[in-house]
Amino acid sequence: MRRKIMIKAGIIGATGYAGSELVRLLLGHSQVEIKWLGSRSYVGQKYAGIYQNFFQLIDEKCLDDNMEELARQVDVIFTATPQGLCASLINEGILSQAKVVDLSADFRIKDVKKYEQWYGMEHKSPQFVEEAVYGLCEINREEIKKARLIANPGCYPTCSTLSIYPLLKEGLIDPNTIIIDAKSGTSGAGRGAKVDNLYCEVNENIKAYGVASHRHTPEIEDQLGYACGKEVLINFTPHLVPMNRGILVTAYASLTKDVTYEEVRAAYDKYYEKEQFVRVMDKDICPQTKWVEGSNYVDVNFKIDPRTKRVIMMGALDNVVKGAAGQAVQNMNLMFGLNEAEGLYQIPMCP
Ligand SMILES: NC(=O)C1=CN([C@@H]2O[C@H](COP(=O)(O)OP(=O)(O)OC[C@H]3O[C@@H](n4cnc5c(N)ncnc54)[C@H](OP(=O)(O)O)[C@@H]3O)[C@@H](O)[C@H]2O)C=CC1
Ligand SMILES: CC(=O)N[C@@H](CCC(=O)OP(=O)(O)O)C(=O)O
Repeated sequence: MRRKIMIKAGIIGATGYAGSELVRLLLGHSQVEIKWLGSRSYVGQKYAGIYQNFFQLIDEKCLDDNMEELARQVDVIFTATPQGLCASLINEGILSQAKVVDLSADFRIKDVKKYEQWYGMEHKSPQFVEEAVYGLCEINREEIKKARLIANPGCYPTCSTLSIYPLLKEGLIDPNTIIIDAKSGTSGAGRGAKVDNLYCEVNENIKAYGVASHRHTPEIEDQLGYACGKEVLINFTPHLVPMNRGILVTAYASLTKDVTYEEVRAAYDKYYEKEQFVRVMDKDICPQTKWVEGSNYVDVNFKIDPRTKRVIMMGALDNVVKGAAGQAVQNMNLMFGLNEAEGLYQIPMCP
């Protein structure tokens, strides 16, 4: 029996790492038909010629980034493109015809000046910033259901926020003592050729980057600030590690009082017990990137250190799934009133 197609989808930036992961997930989605594979460099070329994993699965050729034409043809547009591109293309006409899920950071930060400072560019569509909903499904589910424009969260911010949120929300940690140490696989840097990401630079190596200056700092601070109702300043240090996929967050904060394991666990359970994609691990199990690879799960856990009166919060996700394309599909499902997990049933790959 032919499957029922409900939603026509288009992807601008389908040839990047986040875009190709969207293609993989949407191909397996029972309610979606991909109508537009957008590119800048491969227009007119067969999509499966770029990614041979789609050989015999996709016959279509790449199209351009004409978002206005795309909006006339589809119900939902995903922009998996560099910072600034979505903001430069979007307009009211597009938003009145199609829903937009932007995987870049263009609409994640509500303070436009702050965005311009951290991203070093002028915001081309500040009029849509207020309307855009930050697509962290576990926290903003009801707003997402009504949205036209989704700011799909960053990969580090998704992992960091979900790891820390319950303790901050419950007032168990001091917001201004938070330190986040994070590590990412190289696909996080995208497919574009860069010397820093060459095999010999990355393999058998680990390095910090963006120290005290990474653009995800204000995004994480904003989200943690909303959780505790006041301004939050953090230290955030990302590291590049020699693996393809995965983000691991280890975050530290001072406890506001003496707490037991059970009390902290109850805080995590309060927010995540019913969540399909957040797994609070059993006591003493530290999340690993391998255990979430290829899936939309984010695994979290914690450990209390009574000596220092701090708690260590840990999280792991796949940067191109829950950190990008998977979360984008989860957002689309919510926006179209579908089962939130549709197309996202992938079991993590291990080893
Ligand atoms: N990689 C990741 O883990 C994550 C990425 N993201 C976000 O997703 C977005 C894409 O990232 P990623 O996939 O890694 O990047 P890539 O560099 O791998 O891909 C970029 C994509 O954008 C297209 N593109 C570039 N410039 C233009 C342009 N001027 N007009 C139209 N298309 C253009 C490229 O087309 P072509 O190939 O034809 O040049 C390519 O399809 C970014 O905003 C990133 O921040 C978010 C979370 C995680
Ligand atoms: C390893 C690496 O370079 N990672 C990227 C973050 C991933 C990404 O694409 O950013 P968004 O999540 O904001 O979309 C970086 O540090 O800029």
